[in-house]
Amino acid sequence: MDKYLIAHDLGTSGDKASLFSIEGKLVKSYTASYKTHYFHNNYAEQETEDWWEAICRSTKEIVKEIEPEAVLGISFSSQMQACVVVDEKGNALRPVMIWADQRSGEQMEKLTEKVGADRMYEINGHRPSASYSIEKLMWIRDHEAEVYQNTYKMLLAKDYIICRLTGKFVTDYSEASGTDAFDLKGMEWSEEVLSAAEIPTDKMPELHASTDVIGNLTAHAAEELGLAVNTKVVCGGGDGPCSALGAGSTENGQMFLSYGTSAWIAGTSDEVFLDKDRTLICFGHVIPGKYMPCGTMQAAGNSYSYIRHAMCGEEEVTAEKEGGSIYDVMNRLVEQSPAGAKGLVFLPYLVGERSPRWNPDASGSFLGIRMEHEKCDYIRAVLEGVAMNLGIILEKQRENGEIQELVLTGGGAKGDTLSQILADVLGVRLHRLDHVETATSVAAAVIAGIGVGVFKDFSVVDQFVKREKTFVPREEYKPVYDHQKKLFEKGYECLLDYYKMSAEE
Ligand SMILES: Nc1ncnc2c1ncn2[C@@H]1O[C@H](COP(=O)(O)OP(=O)(O)O)[C@@H](O)[C@H]1O
Ligand SMILES: O=C(CO)[C@@H](O)[C@H](O)COP(=O)(O)O
Repeated sequence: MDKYLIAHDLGTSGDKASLFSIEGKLVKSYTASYKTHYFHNNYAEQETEDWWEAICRSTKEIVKEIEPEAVLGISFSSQMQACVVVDEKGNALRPVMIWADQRSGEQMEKLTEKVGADRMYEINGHRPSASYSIEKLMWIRDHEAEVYQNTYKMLLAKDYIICRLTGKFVTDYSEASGTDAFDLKGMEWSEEVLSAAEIPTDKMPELHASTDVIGNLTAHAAEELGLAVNTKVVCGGGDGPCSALGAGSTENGQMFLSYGTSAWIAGTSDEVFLDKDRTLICFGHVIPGKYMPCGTMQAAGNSYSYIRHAMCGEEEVTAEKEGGSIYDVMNRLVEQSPAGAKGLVFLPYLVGERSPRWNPDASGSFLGIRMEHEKCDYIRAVLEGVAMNLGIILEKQRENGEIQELVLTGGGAKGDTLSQILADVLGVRLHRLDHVETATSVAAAVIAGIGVGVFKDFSVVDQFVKREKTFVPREEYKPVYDHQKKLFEKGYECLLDYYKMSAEE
């Protein structure tokens, strides 16, 4: 009987389940989407029941044609920085505050005051921010006393699913490094941060390596997923560090760009990386003993989805008629607008911003609107605005070493139009991987395989990952993008007071 591994990419837009053969071949994948509820200006929540339904549906779909016993293990790549509060039975006590939720600004300030901004960064490899889990848990304590009182553990996204699959309350080091309460050098929960936050350490889950087997599926979970009870559940990691492994970034300095709902430019390092002005961040890698220096923006693919929903009703109809993706129809429209979108500039701060701006109050805008601008210009401006913002992250990363090329991955990189715009604006060669949308799943499959003992080590990832196409920056567009970048920067500076004012009650 052939043997398989299951990888779940529990992302922001949905859960992608992938079935891999133990030889490294992607056999089948299926995405079950779910909603994010954005409200009250800076709240962003998802429902644990939606995640669970997506996990069950997508798993059943990919194992339809195989024997359940042929699946050796199941693991995860998970959206990070969530705050899932559960009782002793693992029941979720409220909707999940996801990474994009920025409501806990006040808690961030309190924590900064007590621990100190420099010290927070030195401990965590992250500055205090409303996007991290511990600030979110503090918010729940301060605003929902009853929920907090009943909270047995705070879990991250995939860890909630693991709890439902095995009954265990765990997380891995890479996810823990996205909580703002993790001592990155000591690889343990930070007593210093937790005591300043006034959160007892026993509310945090047990720490594990990404490749640790957490347990077998419970009988109930096995039935809901259509799998066998002896299927092993392997811990897995955060989607940031998983994307590093999936992009083949396993050694010092191998840099990549992951473009999903959010986006990041990151690499691998043998040591904890601390940035002199604290704008870049550092996660624990899924490979033990390694780290992932990273600069991350909040709304990349998210900006594209926003404009899709706000403006592209007609294109939805066309896509339906053609039986293709709405994004392909939008990409065609982008080609009708010239580089620079006739001077239209988009600031992609729809859910505030992380590195390097670290401004939760920033919001999105189109600047320089003229009578001549059409829908195609708006859509192009969105892609260019995201690319220019990634350009700022790239410049920050360049302070630590020359970067001429990046591996490109993530669901947003599927289209050639977007990939070429990225290459032109960033001015670097981009090597796009095949199956960009499954790179983090590849990592989860590798982790599952190591966990259940069919793979020796992480080098097996080379069997799974192939470069599909290279995008070379086109020199002729440099002048127009250099000018747009100046407008982009000036636009942000001019709006700083506006952001502050708009955040005041
Ligand atoms: N063909 C395409 N061209 C451009 N962007 C795309 C395309 N397909 C999907 N996207 C973008 O990719 C994002 C989803 O990225 P993905 O990595 O699959 O999901 P997640 O962020 O949930 O992990 C969506 O927000 C969408 O805007
Ligand atoms: O922003 C981060 C990590 O810093 C991501 O982990 C988010 O969790 C969302 O991931 P995608 O859904 O965009 O892949």
